[in-house]
Amino acid sequence: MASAGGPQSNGSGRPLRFATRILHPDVSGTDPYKAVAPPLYQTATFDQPSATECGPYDYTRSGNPTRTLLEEQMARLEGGCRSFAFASGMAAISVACQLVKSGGHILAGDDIYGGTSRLLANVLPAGGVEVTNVDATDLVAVAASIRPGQTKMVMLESPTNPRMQILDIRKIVELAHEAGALVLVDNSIMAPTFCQPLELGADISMTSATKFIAGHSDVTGGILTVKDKDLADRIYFLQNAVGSILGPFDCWLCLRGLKTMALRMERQADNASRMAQFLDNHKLVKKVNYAGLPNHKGRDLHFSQASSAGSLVSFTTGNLELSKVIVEGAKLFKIAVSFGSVISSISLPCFMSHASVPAEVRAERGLPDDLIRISAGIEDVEDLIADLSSAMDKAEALVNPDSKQTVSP
Ligand SMILES: Cc1ncc(COP(=O)(O)O)c(C=O)c1O
Ligand SMILES: N[C@@H](CCSC[C@H](N)C(=O)O)C(=O)O
Repeated sequence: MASAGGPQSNGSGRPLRFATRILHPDVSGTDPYKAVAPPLYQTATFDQPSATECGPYDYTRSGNPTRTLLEEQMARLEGGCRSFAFASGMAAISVACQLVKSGGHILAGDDIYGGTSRLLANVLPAGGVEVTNVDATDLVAVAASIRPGQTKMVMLESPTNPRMQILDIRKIVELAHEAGALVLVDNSIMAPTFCQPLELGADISMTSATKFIAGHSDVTGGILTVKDKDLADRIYFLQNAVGSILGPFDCWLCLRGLKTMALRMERQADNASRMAQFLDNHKLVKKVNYAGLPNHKGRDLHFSQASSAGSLVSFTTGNLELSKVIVEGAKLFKIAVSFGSVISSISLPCFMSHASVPAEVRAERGLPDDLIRISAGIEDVEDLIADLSSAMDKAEALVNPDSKQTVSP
Protein backbone atom coordinates (compact mmCIF):
# COMPACT_ATOMS: atom_id res chain seq x y z
CA MET A 1 0.00 0.00 0.00
CA ALA A 2 2.52 2.64 1.09
CA SER A 3 5.12 2.65 -1.65
CA ALA A 4 6.81 5.72 -3.13
CA GLY A 5 4.80 7.75 -5.70
CA GLY A 6 4.08 11.38 -6.63
CA PRO A 7 5.93 13.82 -8.90
CA GLN A 8 9.69 13.25 -9.00
CA SER A 9 10.85 15.88 -11.49
CA ASN A 10 10.01 19.40 -12.61
CA GLY A 11 8.75 20.42 -16.08
CA SER A 12 12.26 20.23 -17.53
CA GLY A 13 12.85 16.73 -16.18
CA ARG A 14 15.30 17.81 -13.45
CA PRO A 15 14.77 15.85 -10.21
CA LEU A 16 12.89 17.87 -7.61
CA ARG A 17 14.80 19.11 -4.62
CA PHE A 18 13.78 18.21 -1.08
CA ALA A 19 12.06 21.53 -0.23
CA THR A 20 9.85 21.12 -3.31
CA ARG A 21 9.14 17.44 -2.84
CA ILE A 22 7.84 17.93 0.69
CA LEU A 23 5.20 20.28 -0.71
CA HIS A 24 4.02 17.91 -3.39
CA PRO A 25 2.88 14.67 -1.87
CA ASP A 26 0.77 12.53 -4.14
CA VAL A 27 -2.46 13.52 -2.34
CA SER A 28 -4.70 13.99 -5.34
CA GLY A 29 -3.82 10.67 -6.98
CA THR A 30 -6.81 8.80 -5.58
CA ASP A 31 -9.04 11.67 -4.41
CA PRO A 32 -12.01 12.22 -6.76
CA TYR A 33 -12.19 15.90 -5.67
CA LYS A 34 -8.45 16.56 -6.13
CA ALA A 35 -8.26 18.19 -2.71
CA VAL A 36 -5.04 20.16 -2.27
CA ALA A 37 -4.94 19.40 1.46
CA PRO A 38 -4.99 15.69 2.24
CA PRO A 39 -8.37 14.15 3.07
CA LEU A 40 -8.74 12.99 6.66
CA TYR A 41 -10.30 9.52 6.91
CA GLN A 42 -11.25 9.62 10.57
CA THR A 43 -12.72 6.14 10.60
CA ALA A 44 -11.86 2.91 12.36
CA THR A 45 -13.51 0.54 9.90
CA PHE A 46 -14.60 0.35 6.24
CA ASP A 47 -17.74 -1.06 4.56
CA GLN A 48 -16.71 -4.17 2.60
CA PRO A 49 -17.85 -4.98 -0.98
CA SER A 50 -19.28 -8.28 0.29
CA ALA A 51 -19.04 -10.70 3.18
CA THR A 52 -16.20 -12.55 1.51
CA GLU A 53 -14.33 -9.73 -0.24
CA CYS A 54 -12.11 -7.09 1.28
CA GLY A 55 -11.73 -3.58 -0.21
CA PRO A 56 -8.39 -1.73 -0.25
CA TYR A 57 -8.90 -1.00 3.46
CA ASP A 58 -10.84 -2.94 6.07
CA TYR A 59 -9.71 -1.59 9.44
CA THR A 60 -7.57 1.40 10.37
CA ARG A 61 -5.03 -0.61 12.36
CA SER A 62 -4.31 -2.56 9.16
CA GLY A 63 -4.35 0.51 6.94
CA ASN A 64 -5.98 3.91 6.53
CA PRO A 65 -5.87 6.18 3.45
CA THR A 66 -4.62 9.21 5.44
CA ARG A 67 -1.88 7.07 6.98
CA THR A 68 -1.02 5.73 3.53
CA LEU A 69 -0.50 9.32 2.30
CA LEU A 70 1.89 10.02 5.15
CA GLU A 71 3.71 6.70 4.77
CA GLU A 72 4.06 7.15 0.99
CA GLN A 73 5.33 10.69 1.42
CA MET A 74 7.86 9.61 4.07
CA ALA A 75 9.08 6.74 1.85
CA ARG A 76 9.73 9.25 -0.94
CA LEU A 77 11.52 11.69 1.33
CA GLU A 78 13.70 9.01 2.92
CA GLY A 79 14.52 7.30 -0.38
CA GLY A 80 12.92 4.07 0.84
CA CYS A 81 10.50 1.59 -0.64
CA ARG A 82 8.08 1.82 2.25
CA SER A 83 7.43 3.71 5.50
CA PHE A 84 5.33 2.87 8.54
CA ALA A 85 3.75 5.37 10.92
CA PHE A 86 3.48 4.55 14.63
CA ALA A 87 1.93 6.18 17.69
CA SER A 88 5.30 7.47 18.91
CA GLY A 89 8.99 7.21 18.20
CA MET A 90 9.28 4.61 20.95
CA ALA A 91 6.46 2.54 19.41
CA ALA A 92 8.41 2.58 16.13
CA ILE A 93 11.68 1.60 17.80
CA SER A 94 10.08 -1.18 19.80
CA VAL A 95 8.51 -2.68 16.68
CA ALA A 96 11.92 -2.55 14.97
CA CYS A 97 13.42 -4.32 18.00
CA GLN A 98 10.88 -7.10 17.60
CA LEU A 99 12.69 -8.05 14.40
CA VAL A 100 15.30 -9.48 16.76
CA LYS A 101 14.28 -12.82 18.19
CA SER A 102 15.12 -14.36 21.54
CA GLY A 103 18.83 -15.25 21.71
CA GLY A 104 19.76 -12.35 19.42
CA HIS A 105 21.96 -9.43 20.39
CA ILE A 106 21.45 -5.70 19.80
CA LEU A 107 24.43 -3.38 19.90
CA ALA A 108 23.60 0.25 20.62
CA GLY A 109 25.58 3.43 21.14
CA ASP A 110 26.16 4.65 24.69
CA ASP A 111 24.96 8.20 24.10
CA ILE A 112 21.34 7.66 23.11
CA TYR A 113 17.91 8.99 24.05
CA GLY A 114 16.99 7.97 27.61
CA GLY A 115 13.76 6.26 26.56
CA THR A 116 15.62 4.11 24.02
CA SER A 117 18.15 3.22 26.68
CA ARG A 118 15.30 2.26 29.03
CA LEU A 119 13.64 0.06 26.40
CA LEU A 120 16.92 -1.68 25.59
CA ALA A 121 17.98 -2.18 29.20
CA ASN A 122 14.67 -2.93 30.89
CA VAL A 123 12.26 -4.36 28.35
CA LEU A 124 14.08 -6.38 25.69
CA PRO A 125 16.14 -8.65 27.98
CA ALA A 126 12.89 -10.13 29.37
CA GLY A 127 12.21 -11.41 25.84
CA GLY A 128 15.63 -13.09 25.67
CA VAL A 129 17.34 -10.35 23.63
CA GLU A 130 20.77 -9.34 24.86
CA VAL A 131 21.76 -5.70 24.59
CA THR A 132 25.13 -4.05 24.99
CA ASN A 133 26.13 -0.42 24.64
CA VAL A 134 29.38 0.86 23.23
CA ASP A 135 31.04 4.21 22.63
CA ALA A 136 30.11 4.17 18.95
CA THR A 137 32.48 7.04 18.11
CA ASP A 138 35.19 4.39 18.59
CA LEU A 139 35.10 2.12 15.52
CA VAL A 140 37.57 -0.35 17.03
CA ALA A 141 35.25 -0.76 20.02
CA VAL A 142 32.25 -1.14 17.71
CA ALA A 143 34.02 -3.85 15.69
CA ALA A 144 35.00 -5.67 18.89
CA SER A 145 31.45 -5.49 20.26
CA ILE A 146 29.69 -6.96 17.24
CA ARG A 147 29.13 -10.68 17.73
CA PRO A 148 29.08 -12.37 14.32
CA GLY A 149 26.03 -14.58 14.03
CA GLN A 150 24.46 -13.26 17.24
CA THR A 151 24.32 -9.50 16.71
CA LYS A 152 21.15 -8.95 14.72
CA MET A 153 20.84 -5.19 14.95
CA VAL A 154 23.11 -2.20 15.47
CA MET A 155 21.25 0.89 16.64
CA LEU A 156 22.70 4.36 16.25
CA GLU A 157 21.95 8.04 16.65
CA SER A 158 24.08 10.68 14.97
CA PRO A 159 24.21 13.35 16.26
CA THR A 160 23.56 11.62 19.56
CA ASN A 161 21.05 12.77 22.14
CA PRO A 162 22.12 14.65 24.22
CA ARG A 163 25.88 15.02 23.68
CA MET A 164 25.72 15.63 19.93
CA GLN A 165 28.48 13.15 19.19
CA ILE A 166 28.98 12.24 15.55
CA LEU A 167 29.22 8.60 14.50
CA ASP A 168 30.58 7.30 11.22
CA ILE A 169 27.34 5.82 9.88
CA ARG A 170 28.86 4.43 6.66
CA LYS A 171 31.69 2.61 8.49
CA ILE A 172 29.42 1.21 11.18
CA VAL A 173 27.06 -0.05 8.47
CA GLU A 174 30.01 -1.86 6.85
CA LEU A 175 31.01 -3.49 10.13
CA ALA A 176 27.45 -4.52 10.93
CA HIS A 177 26.72 -5.88 7.47
CA GLU A 178 29.93 -7.95 7.46
CA ALA A 179 28.48 -9.68 10.54
CA GLY A 180 25.00 -10.01 9.02
CA ALA A 181 23.37 -7.45 11.33
CA LEU A 182 20.75 -4.86 10.36
CA VAL A 183 21.47 -1.21 11.06
CA LEU A 184 18.79 1.09 12.43
CA VAL A 185 19.64 4.77 12.47
CA ASP A 186 17.53 6.93 14.75
CA ASN A 187 17.52 10.08 12.64
CA SER A 188 15.18 12.08 14.90
CA ILE A 189 17.66 14.96 15.35
CA MET A 190 18.32 15.46 11.62
CA ALA A 191 15.05 14.20 10.07
CA PRO A 192 15.23 13.44 6.33
CA THR A 193 15.69 17.18 5.70
CA PHE A 194 19.34 17.03 6.78
CA CYS A 195 20.32 13.36 6.66
CA GLN A 196 19.13 10.30 4.79
CA PRO A 197 20.39 7.20 6.60
CA LEU A 198 19.21 4.75 3.92
CA GLU A 199 21.50 6.46 1.41
CA LEU A 200 24.38 5.95 3.86
CA GLY A 201 23.67 2.22 3.85
CA ALA A 202 21.37 1.84 6.87
CA ASP A 203 18.60 -0.74 6.62
CA ILE A 204 16.06 1.12 8.73
CA SER A 205 15.70 4.85 9.15
CA MET A 206 13.71 5.84 12.19
CA THR A 207 12.49 9.30 13.06
CA SER A 208 10.37 10.50 15.94
CA ALA A 209 7.65 12.45 14.10
CA THR A 210 6.95 14.13 17.45
CA LYS A 211 9.95 16.31 16.66
CA PHE A 212 10.51 18.02 13.30
CA ILE A 213 7.86 16.30 11.18
CA ALA A 214 4.95 17.49 13.31
CA GLY A 215 7.06 20.44 14.44
CA HIS A 216 4.57 22.20 16.70
CA SER A 217 4.66 20.13 19.95
CA ASP A 218 1.17 18.81 19.28
CA VAL A 219 1.65 15.22 18.07
CA THR A 220 3.53 12.12 19.14
CA GLY A 221 4.48 9.83 16.29
CA GLY A 222 7.29 7.72 14.89
CA ILE A 223 8.21 6.55 11.40
CA LEU A 224 10.23 3.56 10.22
CA THR A 225 11.42 3.53 6.60
CA VAL A 226 13.15 0.69 4.81
CA LYS A 227 14.45 0.05 1.32
CA ASP A 228 14.17 -3.73 1.25
CA LYS A 229 10.81 -5.24 0.35
CA ASP A 230 11.17 -8.35 2.55
CA LEU A 231 12.06 -6.21 5.54
CA ALA A 232 9.07 -3.98 4.70
CA ASP A 233 6.79 -7.02 4.74
CA ARG A 234 8.13 -8.12 8.13
CA ILE A 235 7.60 -4.64 9.58
CA TYR A 236 4.11 -4.35 8.11
CA PHE A 237 3.22 -7.66 9.73
CA LEU A 238 4.43 -6.35 13.10
CA GLN A 239 2.76 -2.94 12.67
CA ASN A 240 -0.61 -4.61 12.12
CA ALA A 241 -0.12 -7.41 14.64
CA VAL A 242 1.16 -5.19 17.46
CA GLY A 243 -1.21 -2.35 16.56
CA SER A 244 0.75 0.68 17.75
CA ILE A 245 -0.24 2.69 14.69
CA LEU A 246 -0.47 6.47 14.29
CA GLY A 247 -4.12 7.54 14.24
CA PRO A 248 -5.60 9.26 11.16
CA PHE A 249 -5.77 12.77 12.63
CA ASP A 250 -2.16 12.62 13.84
CA CYS A 251 -1.14 11.40 10.37
CA TRP A 252 -2.97 14.40 8.94
CA LEU A 253 -1.15 16.75 11.33
CA CYS A 254 2.16 15.18 10.29
CA LEU A 255 1.28 15.67 6.61
CA ARG A 256 0.59 19.32 7.37
CA GLY A 257 3.79 19.65 9.40
CA LEU A 258 5.86 18.14 6.59
CA LYS A 259 5.01 21.00 4.25
CA THR A 260 6.93 23.52 6.34
CA MET A 261 9.56 21.15 7.70
CA ALA A 262 12.45 22.30 5.47
CA LEU A 263 11.69 25.97 6.06
CA ARG A 264 11.39 25.53 9.81
CA MET A 265 14.50 23.41 10.08
CA GLU A 266 16.67 25.85 8.12
CA ARG A 267 15.64 28.70 10.41
CA GLN A 268 16.00 26.55 13.53
CA ALA A 269 19.49 25.47 12.46
CA ASP A 270 20.52 29.09 11.80
CA ASN A 271 19.27 30.06 15.24
CA ALA A 272 21.08 27.13 16.85
CA SER A 273 24.31 27.98 15.07
CA ARG A 274 24.18 31.58 16.35
CA MET A 275 23.42 30.40 19.89
CA ALA A 276 26.23 27.83 19.75
CA GLN A 277 28.69 30.58 18.80
CA PHE A 278 27.40 32.80 21.59
CA LEU A 279 27.79 29.98 24.12
CA ASP A 280 31.21 29.00 22.81
CA ASN A 281 32.46 32.51 23.62
CA HIS A 282 30.85 32.71 27.04
CA LYS A 283 33.09 32.48 30.07
CA LEU A 284 30.65 30.36 32.12
CA VAL A 285 30.53 27.66 29.47
CA LYS A 286 32.99 24.77 29.66
CA LYS A 287 32.11 22.89 26.49
CA VAL A 288 29.61 23.35 23.66
CA ASN A 289 28.44 20.30 21.70
CA TYR A 290 27.35 21.37 18.22
CA ALA A 291 28.75 19.89 15.01
CA GLY A 292 28.49 23.27 13.29
CA LEU A 293 31.26 24.74 15.44
CA PRO A 294 34.74 24.68 13.85
CA ASN A 295 36.17 23.06 17.00
CA HIS A 296 33.69 20.12 17.10
CA LYS A 297 35.71 16.96 16.65
CA GLY A 298 33.08 15.29 14.48
CA ARG A 299 32.44 18.31 12.26
CA ASP A 300 33.97 17.03 8.99
CA LEU A 301 32.51 13.59 9.43
CA HIS A 302 29.09 15.10 10.16
CA PHE A 303 29.09 17.21 7.01
CA SER A 304 30.12 14.17 4.97
CA GLN A 305 26.84 12.50 5.95
CA ALA A 306 24.43 15.38 6.67
CA SER A 307 23.77 18.81 5.24
CA SER A 308 23.33 20.86 8.42
CA ALA A 309 24.36 20.72 12.06
CA GLY A 310 20.69 21.03 13.02
CA SER A 311 18.97 22.82 15.84
CA LEU A 312 20.04 21.02 19.01
CA VAL A 313 22.94 22.35 21.05
CA SER A 314 24.15 21.08 24.39
CA PHE A 315 26.70 22.58 26.74
CA THR A 316 28.21 22.20 30.18
CA THR A 317 29.03 24.72 32.87
CA GLY A 318 30.79 22.32 35.24
CA ASN A 319 28.32 23.22 38.01
CA LEU A 320 24.78 21.87 38.37
CA GLU A 321 23.56 24.88 40.38
CA LEU A 322 24.77 27.24 37.64
CA SER A 323 23.11 25.15 34.96
CA LYS A 324 19.85 25.14 36.90
CA VAL A 325 19.91 28.95 37.17
CA ILE A 326 20.51 29.22 33.41
CA VAL A 327 17.67 26.84 32.53
CA GLU A 328 15.24 28.53 34.91
CA GLY A 329 16.46 32.01 34.02
CA ALA A 330 15.77 31.73 30.29
CA LYS A 331 12.27 33.03 29.85
CA LEU A 332 11.72 32.58 26.11
CA PHE A 333 12.69 28.92 26.29
CA LYS A 334 10.17 26.43 27.61
CA ILE A 335 11.64 24.13 30.25
CA ALA A 336 10.42 21.09 28.38
CA VAL A 337 11.49 17.71 27.05
CA SER A 338 11.32 16.98 23.34
CA PHE A 339 12.79 19.10 20.56
CA GLY A 340 12.15 20.18 16.99
CA SER A 341 9.28 22.50 17.85
CA VAL A 342 8.87 26.00 16.45
CA ILE A 343 9.12 27.16 20.07
CA SER A 344 12.56 27.02 21.69
CA SER A 345 13.10 24.82 24.71
CA ILE A 346 15.80 24.21 27.27
CA SER A 347 16.39 21.24 29.53
CA LEU A 348 18.68 19.43 31.92
CA PRO A 349 18.77 15.97 30.23
CA CYS A 350 19.90 14.09 33.37
CA PHE A 351 16.77 15.26 35.20
CA MET A 352 14.40 15.20 32.25
CA SER A 353 14.81 13.25 28.97
CA HIS A 354 17.48 10.94 30.38
CA ALA A 355 16.19 10.66 33.97
CA SER A 356 15.26 7.01 33.37
CA VAL A 357 18.92 6.08 32.84
CA PRO A 358 20.30 5.22 36.31
CA ALA A 359 22.71 7.86 37.67
CA GLU A 360 25.61 5.40 37.79
CA VAL A 361 25.06 4.41 34.15
CA ARG A 362 24.92 8.08 33.11
CA ALA A 363 28.17 8.66 35.00
CA GLU A 364 29.84 5.63 33.35
CA ARG A 365 28.77 6.94 29.94
CA GLY A 366 30.11 10.41 30.72
CA LEU A 367 26.76 12.20 30.81
CA PRO A 368 27.17 15.04 33.32
CA ASP A 369 24.34 16.38 35.50
CA ASP A 370 25.18 19.97 34.55
CA LEU A 371 24.65 19.35 30.81
CA ILE A 372 22.09 21.76 29.35
CA ARG A 373 20.32 21.01 26.07
CA ILE A 374 18.75 23.69 23.92
CA SER A 375 16.33 23.11 21.07
CA ALA A 376 16.20 26.18 18.85
CA GLY A 377 12.82 27.32 17.62
CA ILE A 378 12.03 29.84 14.91
CA GLU A 379 11.93 32.98 17.09
CA ASP A 380 14.04 36.01 16.19
CA VAL A 381 17.57 34.92 17.08
CA GLU A 382 18.47 38.28 18.62
CA ASP A 383 15.68 37.78 21.16
CA LEU A 384 16.87 34.25 21.89
CA ILE A 385 20.46 35.32 22.44
CA ALA A 386 19.44 38.29 24.60
CA ASP A 387 17.32 35.94 26.72
CA LEU A 388 20.12 33.41 27.02
CA SER A 389 22.55 36.17 27.85
CA SER A 390 20.32 37.44 30.63
CA ALA A 391 20.02 33.89 32.02
CA MET A 392 23.82 33.60 31.93
CA ASP A 393 24.08 36.92 33.81
CA LYS A 394 21.85 35.52 36.55
CA ALA A 395 24.17 32.52 36.79
CA GLU A 396 27.22 34.78 36.81
CA ALA A 397 25.71 36.62 39.79
CA LEU A 398 25.58 33.29 41.60
CA VAL A 399 29.29 32.53 41.21
CA ASN A 400 30.41 36.13 41.40
CA PRO A 401 27.99 38.20 43.52
CA ASP A 402 29.93 41.39 42.70
CA SER A 403 29.29 41.00 38.96
CA LYS A 404 27.02 43.57 37.34
CA GLN A 405 23.83 41.80 36.40
CA THR A 406 22.06 43.01 33.31
CA VAL A 407 18.37 42.85 34.06
CA SER A 408 16.25 42.34 31.00
CA PRO A 409 13.08 44.46 30.77
C1 LIG B 1 16.62 10.54 19.57
C2 LIG B 1 15.23 10.12 19.97
N1 LIG B 1 14.73 8.97 19.51
C3 LIG B 1 13.51 8.56 19.84
C4 LIG B 1 12.70 9.28 20.68
C5 LIG B 1 11.36 8.74 21.02
O1 LIG B 1 10.37 9.47 20.37
P1 LIG B 1 8.90 9.67 20.96
O2 LIG B 1 8.98 10.61 22.11
O3 LIG B 1 8.15 10.19 19.80
O4 LIG B 1 8.44 8.34 21.42
C6 LIG B 1 13.18 10.48 21.21
C7 LIG B 1 12.37 11.33 22.12
O5 LIG B 1 11.42 10.99 22.70
C8 LIG B 1 14.48 10.90 20.85
O6 LIG B 1 15.01 12.01 21.35
N1 LIG C 1 9.09 11.42 30.56
C1 LIG C 1 9.49 11.05 29.23
C2 LIG C 1 10.59 11.92 28.77
C3 LIG C 1 10.52 12.17 27.30
S1 LIG C 1 12.00 12.87 26.62
C4 LIG C 1 11.53 13.32 24.99
C5 LIG C 1 12.63 13.57 24.02
N2 LIG C 1 13.09 12.41 23.38
C6 LIG C 1 13.82 14.33 24.50
O1 LIG C 1 14.96 13.90 24.27
O2 LIG C 1 13.64 15.42 25.07
C7 LIG C 1 9.92 9.61 29.25
O3 LIG C 1 10.07 9.03 30.33
O4 LIG C 1 10.07 9.00 28.19
